[in-house]
Amino acid sequence: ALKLKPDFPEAKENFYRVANWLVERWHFLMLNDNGRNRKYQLAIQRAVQDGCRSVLDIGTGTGILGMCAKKAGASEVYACELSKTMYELACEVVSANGMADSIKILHKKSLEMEIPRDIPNRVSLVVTETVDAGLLGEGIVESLIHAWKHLLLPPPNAEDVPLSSPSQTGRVIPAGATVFAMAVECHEIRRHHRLCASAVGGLDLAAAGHIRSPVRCSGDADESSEPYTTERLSRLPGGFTALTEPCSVMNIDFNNPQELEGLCLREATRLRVPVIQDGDVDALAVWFQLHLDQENSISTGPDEDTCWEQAVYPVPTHYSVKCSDELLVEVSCRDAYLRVSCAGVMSSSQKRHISSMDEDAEVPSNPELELCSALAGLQTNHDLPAQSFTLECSEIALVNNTNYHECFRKAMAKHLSFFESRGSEVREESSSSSSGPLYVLDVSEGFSVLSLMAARLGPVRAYSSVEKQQHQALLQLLARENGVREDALEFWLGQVEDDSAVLQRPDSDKLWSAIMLDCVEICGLLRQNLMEKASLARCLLEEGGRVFPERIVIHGMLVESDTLLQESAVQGTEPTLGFNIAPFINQFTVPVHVFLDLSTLECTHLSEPAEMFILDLMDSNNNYTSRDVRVRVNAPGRVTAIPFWYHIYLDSDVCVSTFRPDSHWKQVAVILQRPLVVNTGDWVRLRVQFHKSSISITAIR
Ligand SMILES: CCc1ccncc1CNCCCCSC[C@H]1O[C@@H](n2ccc3c(N)ncnc32)[C@H](O)[C@@H]1O
Repeated sequence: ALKLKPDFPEAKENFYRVANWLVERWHFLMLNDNGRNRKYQLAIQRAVQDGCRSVLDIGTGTGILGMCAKKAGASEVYACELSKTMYELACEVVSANGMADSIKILHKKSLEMEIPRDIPNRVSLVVTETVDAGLLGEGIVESLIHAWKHLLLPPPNAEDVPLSSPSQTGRVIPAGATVFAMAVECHEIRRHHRLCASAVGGLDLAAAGHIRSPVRCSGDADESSEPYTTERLSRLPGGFTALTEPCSVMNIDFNNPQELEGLCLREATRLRVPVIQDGDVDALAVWFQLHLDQENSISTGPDEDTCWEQAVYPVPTHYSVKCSDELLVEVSCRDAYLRVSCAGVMSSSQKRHISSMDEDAEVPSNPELELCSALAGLQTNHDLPAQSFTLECSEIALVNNTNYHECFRKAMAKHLSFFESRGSEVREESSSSSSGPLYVLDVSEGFSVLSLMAARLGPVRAYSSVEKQQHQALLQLLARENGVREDALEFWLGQVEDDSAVLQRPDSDKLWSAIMLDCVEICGLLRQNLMEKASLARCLLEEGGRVFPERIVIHGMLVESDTLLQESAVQGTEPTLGFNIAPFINQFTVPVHVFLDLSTLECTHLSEPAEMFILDLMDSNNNYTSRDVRVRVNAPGRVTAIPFWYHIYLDSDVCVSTFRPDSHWKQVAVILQRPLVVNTGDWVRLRVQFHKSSISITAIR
């Protein structure tokens, strides 16, 4: 559609959502990481010079590693790629670089490849980078076990193969990986995985018992849980404190088929890691070194200036540690995912107790016995309370956002009390005896306690659109613990026939006194159809009723950020080893970068924040679709992006900003296709357009 009509807004907006989904953002980061590309190139060149003539690139992506092999002189190069989009892209790239007839690309998962159907003979080199921040998350172990069995020549030291030259034996790049783990204290991680607030908006949350995120290592695999999440530790707001040294927790040799087979069967290993700093353990951070060959390694560690994220294993319950304690870390590869967890803390006194034991034992104490007794004495009073609730990370960050709830409570209390007092006059005139309850509807997405807060603020019948049974149970538990009568809180979706029409009258003869809308997605974009929902909600309000929020003001500023450029497009052919890849992968560049943490983004501010746009949710006549804004430059540089965020006005003077340290929202940024060179004192004219809930900002030259 875009090719046919490039400025067709619906197609444009959908394309951007689809493009983000089709091509993962890390393709840009990876291709721009010249260091990574050069190290792979060196390793491949060395292997081919060693005699590897036939090469298979597993997970070729854009085809860059396959092209390295060809250029290094390999006689046969094959590549496979399971994503259709990337497969088609790789075909375009390889032919644009004149290698269409010398690299055979298959749209296949490597596990489905067979000889001789897909490749004529076994190859002497497999090159791959099918790894994620947790190393094994893209299935590299399974892929290599299959490759050693079906696609690769036998490894050099295989007993049944007489000593032979590299061209008769198989090898893998990367040759192996070393995994590191480090315990960290980090509030930003904690507030996304554990309840940190004891009360919000006047509600006592202690009753909620144990709230946890879907990220956990324990529990059976079939739960909808994932073992780890990923974070760029060097970019976390508020930073982190290392509580232990990084310690190597696992070594994997990708050139040893037997070891790979045994990896997932291997018992969990336990390590005692010395604590170097007092603090509270919030998570174990995990990264790795990818040993491409004997000389070259790529690290994904937090102190590297590389662009990689680390794997984060949140610790489900509270561990306080002191210097000289030892943290018991458990490492395993259950169901092909790397799992790292805290098994307990051994305090120095317990350690002394254990070490005192082996004084009188002549023979060295049995390490197993020692460890078992240590485990027995551990402070493992971490059994989870009976009732525990799983909320999304963003829902936990929302519940922990005390400012957001305090603002809502203030605005709602003002409205309901005003309403009630005014209501009673109106009702006196109409001499209807019972002032009757005020109907309040909360249509937030996901878990929300706003309806419960409303129910405590007056004679209110509160309706919540919370859908999940578990969330409803949590809300009811909180209602009971906070003295809200059962009949004051109802679940709205149960009332409406099709939950697509969640905005309906409460009753045939009733209208709402207040409706709470959910306007901003966690990623920082405005929710789709926001204005349509607002105008529908307004029709369902009784006289004097209100929609919350009433207004959204968009603020933005001019910045120069090379980091944002690196994450949004491949810059030229230089980083990609001279291969012409940029024009092909950059078709998937999207002009709006979401899930941004603006507070820690490396960037130079070239202007003050400026008001960009106003959305009036109480009166759609006030809304224009385009606005030109002039922004004064206060530092010289190149404007490469325009980050923006929202001031959400719950009423004329209570406002919640989506750009605050405790905000559960992230920010977004428009990336300028062509950077704008500016000098202090310049005025930059921006055209801000609002169409179907999507904001576009262009610089008018
Ligand atoms: C220092 C590396 C690093 C560290 C931390 N974070 C990120 C990175 C960067 N690497 C990310 C690559 C991750 C995606 S893998 C790359 C491409 O390969 C494809 N695939 C995956 C498995 C597979 C298979 N068995 N058969 C065929 N194709 C396969 C995927 O469809 C994808 O397009």
